[in-house]
Parts: sequence; C-alpha cells; structure tokens
Amino acid sequence: MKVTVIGAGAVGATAADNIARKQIASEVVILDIKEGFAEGKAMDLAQTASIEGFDTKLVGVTNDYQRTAKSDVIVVTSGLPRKPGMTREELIGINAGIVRTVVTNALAVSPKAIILIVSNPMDTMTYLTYQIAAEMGISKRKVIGMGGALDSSRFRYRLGEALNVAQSDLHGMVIGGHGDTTMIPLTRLATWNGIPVSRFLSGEKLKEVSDKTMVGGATLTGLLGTSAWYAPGAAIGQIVESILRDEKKIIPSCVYLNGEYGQKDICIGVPVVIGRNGWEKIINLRLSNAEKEAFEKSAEAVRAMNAAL
Ligand SMILES: NC(=O)c1ccc[n+]([C@@H]2O[C@H](COP(=O)([O-])OP(=O)(O)OC[C@H]3O[C@@H](n4cnc5c(N)ncnc54)[C@H](O)[C@@H]3O)[C@@H](O)[C@H]2O)c1
Repeated sequence: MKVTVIGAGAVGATAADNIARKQIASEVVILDIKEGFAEGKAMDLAQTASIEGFDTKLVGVTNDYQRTAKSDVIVVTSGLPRKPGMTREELIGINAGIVRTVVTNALAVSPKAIILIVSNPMDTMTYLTYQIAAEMGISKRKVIGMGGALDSSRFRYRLGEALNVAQSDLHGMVIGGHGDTTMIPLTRLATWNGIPVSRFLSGEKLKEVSDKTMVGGATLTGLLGTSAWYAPGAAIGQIVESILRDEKKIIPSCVYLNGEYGQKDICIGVPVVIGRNGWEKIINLRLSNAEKEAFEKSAEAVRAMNAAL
C-alpha cells in the first residue's frame, strides 16, 4: 500500500511518522513545494526506522507528482495558516488555490486514491475537493475531510479530565463543522465504557467539557503560537489505518451530504464508516431537537464559508 502526504510541515510530517510506525503502508511519499524540505523530513523520519522497528519506506520529493503515482491514499496538509491582518476570505482564496493545484495534480496520477483533506478551512477545502473529484468522475465516497476525528479525541481528553478516568475507556463523538463555533460535541451520547457520562457528570460540568472541546484548537494555538500537530497527525493516522486495514470504524468525518441530516450540497462532519472504499456509510443518528438546531446552524456557517470559494 502506498500513501502520499502533501505538505511536509508540522502536521504532514507527524502524520507520515504515525503512518510509518503503524506498518500499514509499504511506502509513504511526502511532497512539499519548498525545495529539499520533504526530502529532509523523510530522511529524518527514515532514520528512526531501526529504532522504532518499522519497514515502511519513506521518500521525500519537491513537487514531483510522478513519484506519488498509484497511491492508495493521499493526505492533503498543504496550506497557509491565517496571518495577522488577513481576512478569512483571503485565506480561503490562497488555500483554495493551493488545494485545487495539489488535488488536481495528485489525482491525475492516482485516480483510484482516497483523498483525505486536512488543510483549513477544512470543511470548505473538502467541498472544493469534492467538486474537483466529481469533475474527474471520482466517487464522493473517496473524498474525506479530517476534523471530527481530532475534535472527538479532544472531547475524550476533556471528558477523561473531568471524570478522572482513562481516555481509552471513553467513547464520544463530535459532529458538525470543524470550527470553534460550529462543532457539536455529543455529550448526550458519550459513554464511560457504555454507561452514559451524564450519570457521573452534572449538566454544568458537561457544558464545561463541551465548551473546552470547542476551543481546543484555539487553546493550543495560544500556547504554541501555531496550530497543533501531534493529535492532528494521530487523527490522520487513525483514518488512514481504517482505510488500509478495511477496519470499518465509525469515525466522524467531513463528507458530502445529499439529504442526510436534512442537508444537501455541503461537506460537513457526520459519523461515517471508513474502510477500503473510503467512507462507506453515513450513520444517521437520532438527534435531539437542540442537537438538530445546532447542526443546522453549523451547516449555515459552513455554507457561508463555502460562498467565499
Ligand atoms: N483539519 C484539522 O483538524 C487540522 C488540524 C491541524 C492543522 N490543520 C491545517 O493543516 C494545514 C497544515 O498545517 P501545518 O501546521 O502542517 O502547517 P505548516 O506551515 O507547518 O505546513 C504546511 C506545508 O505546506 C507546504 N505547501 C504550501 N503550499 C504547497 C503546495 N502548493 N504544494 C505542496 N506543499 C505546499 C508548505 O511548504 C509547508 O511545508 C493548515 O492549513 C492547518 O490549518 C488542520
């Protein structure tokens, strides 16, 4: 199995590291536009192989898409972060240009690949990728945006903190858009080993968990001065593993909706089954009225962002 990671920055390199260590791909190609950068990252990562005990081949290339040909999965992390004074629309314009170029180039040589979009604003970049893929005759099921996997891991982190229990014993999902105000942590459905967490946490405490989850990205940006990479890299690894091993895990991800959850012509986070063919099924949750209302608001905000494309 071959995986290409576009963008050798913090998130892309961490994802490549994660995928290599899992031994799920025979080859990981990292591509960046900056001369020598991906080559350097790939070489550094490859030099951990004998210590970490993996055999995945790591290759770095500068803008050479031929070297990415026949990939099974393409992960897109290339893009700029928002700079001071830059409007959201300007950022969308710049990143949309980058995403359009890299997606078109990558799919041209790997038309069977499943494409995982990470670059922000992720919901809008996934929608753009869906449109490009559709023009190329590629199934919507092969276009997945990574947001819910990360937001859900941040949700479980905050739940574990509030309950003072192991995160591995917790289940919880975040749906909706991948933004501070658009994500919806599903506290009602979260469980501690199958037992609703509402048995152990008050409504007030659950609201606090939810609020902290929603500003998870901003909290880290405030501490680090840039956006995070370990959990995003691990979340990418989780999705790539579910694809390559055909695990059929339910992972909330940004996919194209055509009537599901009352929405059409939008890419937004919902629980999906992820396997060898991409997203194979949307799980239709029975949302409460408040959750439905939050989902509609979230979709409205994502649509407003898409309008800037
Ligand atoms: N979806 C999520 O949950 C999530 C989480 C974290 C970060 N992100 C987003 O992921 C993206 C990457 O974040 P990062 O911290 O790795 O940024 P970074 O600046 O460290 O890396 C971005 C890389 O993209 C490369 N690049 C730019 N234009 C390119 C092009 N045309 N072709 C190939 N490579 C190109 C740059 O040279 C750079 O190395 C950002 O948009 C960030 O907002 C998303």
